[in-house]
Amino acid sequence: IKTQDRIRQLVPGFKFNLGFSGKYFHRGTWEENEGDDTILENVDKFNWFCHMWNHMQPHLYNNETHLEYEMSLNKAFAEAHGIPTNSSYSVAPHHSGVYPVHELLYTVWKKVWNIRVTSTEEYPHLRPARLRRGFVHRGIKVLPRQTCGLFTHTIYVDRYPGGLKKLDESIMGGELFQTIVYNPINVFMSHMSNYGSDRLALYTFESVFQFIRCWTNLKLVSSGPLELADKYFKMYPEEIDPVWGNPCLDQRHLKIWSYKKSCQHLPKFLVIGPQKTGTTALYTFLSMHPNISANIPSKETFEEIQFFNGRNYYKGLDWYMQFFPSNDSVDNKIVFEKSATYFDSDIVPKRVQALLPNVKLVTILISPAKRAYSWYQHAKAHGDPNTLKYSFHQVITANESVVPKSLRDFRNRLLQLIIITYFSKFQMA
Ligand SMILES: Nc1ncnc2c1ncn2[C@@H]1O[C@H](COP(=O)(O)OS(=O)(=O)O)[C@@H](OP(=O)(O)O)[C@H]1O
Repeated sequence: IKTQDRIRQLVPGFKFNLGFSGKYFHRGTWEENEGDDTILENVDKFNWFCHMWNHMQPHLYNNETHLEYEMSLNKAFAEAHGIPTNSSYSVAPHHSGVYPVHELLYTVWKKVWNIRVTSTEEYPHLRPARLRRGFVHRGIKVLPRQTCGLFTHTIYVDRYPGGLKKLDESIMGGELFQTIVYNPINVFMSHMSNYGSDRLALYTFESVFQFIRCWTNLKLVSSGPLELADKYFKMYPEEIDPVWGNPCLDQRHLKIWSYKKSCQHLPKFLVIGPQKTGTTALYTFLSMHPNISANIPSKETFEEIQFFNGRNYYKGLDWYMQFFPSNDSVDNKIVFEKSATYFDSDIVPKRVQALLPNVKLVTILISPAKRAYSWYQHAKAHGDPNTLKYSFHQVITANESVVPKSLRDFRNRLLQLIIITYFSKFQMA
């Protein structure tokens, strides 16, 4: 509390955010138990956020009722001890469930705690730290978190890798100092042992703020999680849309991924269209091959999942993988997916490359004129207003400068095939 008061002289409004796992209340030595009581006597001096009730990693839960029950225990604990429950912020042990996303965690966080902000060091990867980003998933804002170098096991300064000298180097112009200087918004986390046992975190943060105050003209200010998240995504609106990476290609991500998920659940090749080139026929023929397995059909879009091009992408990786269930008849087969809409969308190549960098792409190229005519008939069958007003000939001969925008867009979709974006992301075989 004294350190917090001193840090406030350097960073106006500074408050520690304390997370709690209620199961461990009064489970330490007598001294630690007294510490628990002292903290609770000073509950008003801090911001609070829920951690997991028993510190279990969320990706280890596959049952919503179980996860909800344990989160409710932590909430009941908070209410019983006068801890505020309305911060709308939480983080998970070892980043588990936050990224790679475990939908169950997001569902139950929203339900029990109305979580709207979280943070992680894992998106898109732990390293390099300068490439860490934020994203928004199902209304929950995920902020990038920075690394302070004080881990759970670093209880005493002589156990800090390289000792006090190395820590001071990091503070005085080294990694920690630079992290704060180069990131306009910083979120750090350390563990109670680092605050309690030999006050490593208190020493580290007070020192780095003093150093910044002394050697730079930066103005440090502090905000609560909701305000911080609003500021962050106003500053970086291009980060709001997530780009899902492949957990199977990242050892750390694989460790915090549910055992129920498997790399088998992702396709080895994609039939990307374009529409009206016979992709349904190809899908059907390929599905008959004994060594090949197609995605299971979607209720809305039939044999096409249409994940990478539209709003389905925001449903996340768990949603996508349910179309590739693992079972004896499918395992060891070559899994594929076909969505003819993948071909002519700017965003698809970037998303496909992030999730499936080694995927093979299959496209069918037919006479553009034949395809255009077929696509016109397809649009007509679906009641597209342009086809009611204009004949095929009128559409393809529409004068660029005089026709309405809706017809121009329609004509472009008919004729334009954006193949070039794929070629810039993938090498042609
Ligand atoms: N083997 C083969 N060779 C050539 N053309 C074929 C073949 N199989 C299907 N088709 C024709 O492809 C058209 C349907 O294409 P898609 O299945 O890709 O349509 S969709 O985008 O999924 O709606 C559709 O064209 P239209 O008849 O002009 O609509 C099919 O007749």
